[in-house]
Amino acid sequence: MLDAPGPLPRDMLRDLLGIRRDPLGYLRSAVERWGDHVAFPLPTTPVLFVNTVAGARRVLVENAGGWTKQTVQYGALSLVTGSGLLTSDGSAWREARRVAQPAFHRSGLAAVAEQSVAAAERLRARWDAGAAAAGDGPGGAGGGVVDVDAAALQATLEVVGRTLFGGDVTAEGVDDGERVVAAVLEALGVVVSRARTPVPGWLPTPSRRRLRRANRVMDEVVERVVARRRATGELGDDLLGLLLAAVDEGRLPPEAVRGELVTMVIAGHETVASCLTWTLHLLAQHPEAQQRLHAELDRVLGVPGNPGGPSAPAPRRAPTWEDLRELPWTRAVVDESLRLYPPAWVVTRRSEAEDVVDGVAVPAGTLVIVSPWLLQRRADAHPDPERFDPGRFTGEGPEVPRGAYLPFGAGARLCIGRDFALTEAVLVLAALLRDRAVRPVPGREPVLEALVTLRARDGLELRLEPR
Ligand code: HEM
Repeated sequence: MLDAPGPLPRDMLRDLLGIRRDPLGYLRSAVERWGDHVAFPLPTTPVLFVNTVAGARRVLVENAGGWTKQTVQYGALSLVTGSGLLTSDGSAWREARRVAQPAFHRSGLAAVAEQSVAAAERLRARWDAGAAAAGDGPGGAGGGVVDVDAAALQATLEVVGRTLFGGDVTAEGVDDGERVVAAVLEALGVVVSRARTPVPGWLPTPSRRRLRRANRVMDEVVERVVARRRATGELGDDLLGLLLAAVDEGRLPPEAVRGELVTMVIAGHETVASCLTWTLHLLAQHPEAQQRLHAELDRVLGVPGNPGGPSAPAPRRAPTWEDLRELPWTRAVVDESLRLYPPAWVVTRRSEAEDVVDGVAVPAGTLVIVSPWLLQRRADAHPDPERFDPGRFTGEGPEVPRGAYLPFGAGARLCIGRDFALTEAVLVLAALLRDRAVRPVPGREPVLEALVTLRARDGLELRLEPR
């Protein structure tokens, strides 16, 4: 038994539908009702929800080795990934992390930047074509109402697909990046819907068949990508090359290649899309922050008739990797958006042995839930927590305490794609907003939905205005 207050089993049963419909709202109300440590009476597993910096730190940092990812959350994901960095533990995780890490070093980020800007430029072209077709503005100069959520998902899929598989398009012209990404989406859809309505694993349901089909596509594509890379005689030093070399050296099992590639597609697209969607929403809601962002973009990327400094040769050119450090406000907007809308809104772990989490004794096998969403909205850590204030990250606003800001997790399992994601988010925003503004569409307030990441139910419509 956990020595923490919480609902009775019959309360949980009564609330089950509500928990499924709005898990984040349920956690929020649980904290309001029972405080920062809440025990949930599940029949098979003790579950502790801990909403303190000290509790999160104990589990994710101080005693990280005593906690595993053997949880419902990661169990569901591993149906798609097999073994991969996100879901594995112990020595298998350590070795895979060591192998993959160099692919995420600074030297690889220039390629991420290039793909991010290219994806944003394709998106701009689609928007302009759509606006021209709808007769919105001369030549479709970026006007009209668009679903930025769908657009962000498409752009981030392209970035992760092309960064990981881009050089490996088949001779027949079939884009394997797109195929594997489509299969991952299909499989994820099945896993999310099954997590909501559990069906015995042996039942040959249509969703089970869809999952098997998607898994087969992933197997085939990865096999082909690997064969092609091997046929070149050079393994290369990108993620695929590093994984193959590690398999050859016996450091990783052969199936790790598929597991890690699929893991990166899953971990690396919807998270960044969620970040972009909510950042655009916040900018639309806060014209003064958007104005400052535009001023920064004008300074760095030039303005029509008045090109910027030496680093801005053409009026409002597309941003580049080199511009990143010149965009501190854009970056602060992203950082603050990740505080208010952390895409990974919940993180879970299971204890391998007894532990004490922020004063609560937990037996082995306890499931602990930490929510970056709730921690990052604690008033004692973030004054006026609901207020969107990018100044918190530029030194102009209240300081953000270490430990109370964890959109990328913390400790040894910190997101390996953190710099990848920040590079991508800042450059996509800069590319999209350099000559247009986003405004809210009256009556189309987004509805927050906490799925694998924080999504906008039915998308997020914003009005684009040329500027
Ligand atoms: C804004 C975007 C992103 C957010 C908010 C995010 C968030 C997170 C969080 C919170 C974790 C830790 C989970 C835990 O401790 O249980 C994590 C881990 C991970 N992320 Fe990200 N992520 C993002 C983008 C990316 C990208 C772009 C990639 C890859 C291309 C990626 C790959 C991974 C991987 C492989 C792990 C597992 C790392 C390990 O355990 O060694 N993520 N991410």
